[in-house]
Amino acid sequence: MADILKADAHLARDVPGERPIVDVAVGVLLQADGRFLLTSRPAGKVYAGYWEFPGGKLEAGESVEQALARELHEELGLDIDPADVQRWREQLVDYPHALVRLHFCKLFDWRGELQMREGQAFVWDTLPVQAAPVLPGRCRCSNGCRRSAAWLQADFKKYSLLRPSHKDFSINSI
Ligand SMILES: Nc1nc2c([nH]c(=O)n2[C@@H]2O[C@H](COP(=O)(O)OP(=O)(O)OP(=O)(O)O)[C@@H](O)[C@H]2O)c(=O)[nH]1
Repeated sequence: MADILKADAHLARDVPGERPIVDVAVGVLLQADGRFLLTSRPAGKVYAGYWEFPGGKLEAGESVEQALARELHEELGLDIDPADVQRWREQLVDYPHALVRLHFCKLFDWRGELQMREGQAFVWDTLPVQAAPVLPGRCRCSNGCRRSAAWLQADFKKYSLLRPSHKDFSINSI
């Protein structure tokens, strides 16, 4: 059975058990010092004000890489080459509003200056994550609600293996 993270388990689901899976491209933009970009969800969206990795839903016919390139451009004014997108992890999350499949991707290269085109806030965060609250929020699963941060922690420990050009990166700084 697929590993599904259930967020806000105490809240009713719109259509229990019959919901389509919504694919979402999620970008983990990593700087050489290990800091990663978090943005706040704009007013008017579900979970407004929550911190998340930038990204958004795939449109019809789009690959994860194409969707991420589009979303980063639309939301943040950043340009990337889809070929630079490194697929990382996938996670199904059962929210009250939707069942989403998050395609977490790492990015080490981008162009442009950050522009908050949807009125979001941003932070280059470190581990342990300082921004709060983060998505998925108020999760009641036994794994806790900061799974992607745990993945980051695990990966940072072997960071030099993942990113040969950043061998001088110090995990003591995170
Ligand atoms: N971008 C992003 N979405 C996430 C993360 N974690 C997470 O559960 N999600 C969920 O993935 C979905 C993304 O939807 P969205 O509303 O941000 O996407 P979008 O910009 O394409 O939406 P819209 O065009 O309908 O406004 C939401 O249900 C959101 O709660 C994350 O780290 N980043």
